[in-house]
Amino acid sequence: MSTSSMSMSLLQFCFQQCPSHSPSLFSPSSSSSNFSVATTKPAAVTCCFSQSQFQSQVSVVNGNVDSRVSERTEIRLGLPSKGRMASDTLDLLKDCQLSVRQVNPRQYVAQIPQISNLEVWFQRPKDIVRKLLSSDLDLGIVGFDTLSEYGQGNEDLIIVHNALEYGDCHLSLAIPKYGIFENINSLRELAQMPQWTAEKPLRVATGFSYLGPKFMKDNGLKHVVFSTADGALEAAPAMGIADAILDLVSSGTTLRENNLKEIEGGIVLESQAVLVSSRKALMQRKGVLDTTHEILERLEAHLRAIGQFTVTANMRGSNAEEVAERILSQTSLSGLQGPTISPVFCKRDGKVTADYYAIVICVPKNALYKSVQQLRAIGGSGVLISPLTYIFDEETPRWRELLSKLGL
Ligand SMILES: Nc1ncnc2c1ncn2[C@@H]1O[C@H](COP(=O)(O)OP(=O)(O)OP(=O)(O)O)[C@@H](O)[C@H]1O
Ligand SMILES: O=P(O)(O)OC[C@H]1O[C@H](OP(=O)(O)OP(=O)(O)O)[C@H](O)[C@@H]1O
Ligand SMILES: [Mg+2]
Repeated sequence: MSTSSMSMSLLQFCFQQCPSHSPSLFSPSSSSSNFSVATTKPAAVTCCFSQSQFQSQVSVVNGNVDSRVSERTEIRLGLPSKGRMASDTLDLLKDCQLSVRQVNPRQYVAQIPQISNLEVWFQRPKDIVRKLLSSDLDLGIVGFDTLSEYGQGNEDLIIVHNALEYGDCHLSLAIPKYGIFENINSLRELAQMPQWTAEKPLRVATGFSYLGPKFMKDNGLKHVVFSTADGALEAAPAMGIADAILDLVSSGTTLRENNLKEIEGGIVLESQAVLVSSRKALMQRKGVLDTTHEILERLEAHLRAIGQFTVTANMRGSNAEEVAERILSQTSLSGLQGPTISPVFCKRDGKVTADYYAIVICVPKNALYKSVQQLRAIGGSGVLISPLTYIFDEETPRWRELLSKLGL
């Protein structure tokens, strides 16, 4: 038997036999509620076999087995290796002038040439969270749902940017539209159904074996049992395996196609991509704070600029103040901090004069046409519009927030 197949069979034995890995391992810390999660995928497992069995100890941990902070000098950023988040993450970084240089898609390490001493490691999102916790990564981009599920509220995980504006979805409880659930439309009504007892609890299928039980406990639902599967959870009620499911929803198509509905009060969390860092890395590893600042500034500058346009126009006027007053009288023309107005000089009869003023304002996409109409109405001509690429503020509010979270 090869070494790998040997350890696999030991593990299987461990899951079946080791009493410390009974489903109660995944119950929330409430003794009064009746929760359990049946799963074959615990986060970290240590099995001890008696001397007579194997004379050895088998450990499985997610990430670094060594608790010492490694002495590497490179800074590591974890990015999703595949799946929904992967290409959007690379696109966002590219838009921030932080293109990732990856030699081929199966190579899991890459560089961002713009930032020296930064290594990019492609990992599955849940492993990014685990590796942040084990100090094998310093920064990462994942969905907020994954961060919440696998981070489990660990204070070492600090959200640096909470809204990267892609990967939008929500984690939600859903029940069948038919049968005993036909008239159930809220979590409260679901909780009050007489069907759920200690002997016959509400059966919920989910991949979120931390957030699921926590949500039920926080909402006072007793008598719930969770089961897990890797996907296609929406089939579980129709298959008779579960009464409800707790899963991610974005368009809602999968729920609809499987005759399921969301209920009022059933949303566990709203999610989108976030930039997260390890507090330990920010505080202890040289360069992480500076690199985080640079990445955050670029992200903020790009995300602030999305959907914004610069509008320039010429306007006749006797002086800048008078032009400013005309512009500020219009609701759609105030810009980010008010209009920039500069004299357009020309030479007439040997004298330099300014009959026209150039104005520059920032306008969001949805107000674009309205602002052009308003500009024209007050005498604007030669209106030019171009998309904005970056808006760098004096200092990003999120940077100040980060420093305060770190107590700096
Ligand atoms: N409709 C959706 N369904 C699932 N995830 C979504 C959806 N919309 C956005 N997301 C985001 O994408 C992430 C899932 O991406 P993906 O399925 O590639 O991840 P994964 O962790 O590799 O999944 P798995 O390991 O289960 O295959 C979610 O954590 C969530 O943040
Ligand atoms: O609201 P929607 O836009 O329909 O998206 C939601 C569905 O997408 C995800 O499944 P995924 O496609 O990853 O398949 P899986 O469940 O088989 O992993 C998620 O688990 C939902 O089932
Ligand atoms: Mg699914």
